[in-house]
Amino acid sequence: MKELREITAKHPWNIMTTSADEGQFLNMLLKLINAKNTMEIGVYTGYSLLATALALPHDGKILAMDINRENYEIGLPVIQKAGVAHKIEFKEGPALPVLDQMIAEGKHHGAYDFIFVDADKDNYINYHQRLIDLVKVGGVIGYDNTLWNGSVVAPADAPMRKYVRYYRDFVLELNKALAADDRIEICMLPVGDGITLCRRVK
Ligand SMILES: C[S@@+](CC[C@H](N)C(=O)[O-])C[C@H]1O[C@@H](n2cnc3c(N)ncnc32)[C@H](O)[C@@H]1O
Repeated sequence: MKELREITAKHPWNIMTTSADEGQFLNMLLKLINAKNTMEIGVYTGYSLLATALALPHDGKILAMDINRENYEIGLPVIQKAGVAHKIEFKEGPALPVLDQMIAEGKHHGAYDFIFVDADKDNYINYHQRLIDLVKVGGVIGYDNTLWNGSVVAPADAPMRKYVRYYRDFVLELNKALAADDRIEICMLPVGDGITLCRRVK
């Protein structure tokens, strides 16, 4: 994980990657819940993917989706070196249509032990509407960046970088929707940029 962390840090676009403490956290969480069938939306160079893959048993699975395969391929040699690449099925393209297709097929309902979402923040609500169907009762969805640079607790007129301000309302909307959703129990952790864990209860 350290090797891939260093590669990712050198890559030009590293503003929103999973932090080292988030990687360690994910790895530990997945072991604690004995996750086997998992999904990741938003791979980038694969740091959180490696943290997940290392935690799964030899026959564990990760459906990993990203619109950009090139970035995934930067980290892939490290994942291969770690001996966990066989657990990963990578799909290039936007995740929402894949989720819609999986739901339409009907055979993936409640199939996932764990799903990590770390992609386009303006679609998190749309992901949640679909993922709640795909995660099993007792399974966990993790939404990354739910503190969104601390902006979710800042006054609306506080100075913020443009992209922080743009996505802030989407993250706030997600946080409110998760808090009001009685199908899940939630816990927001101040790890990295904030991870909200949602355990499906019904
Ligand atoms: C914050 S990075 C992911 C970081 C990664 N989890 C890690 O640990 O380094 C966000 C990723 O989401 C991807 N992404 C953006 N929109 C997407 C979409 N609609 N579907 C799938 N992936 C998307 C981007 O290409 C980018 O690689």
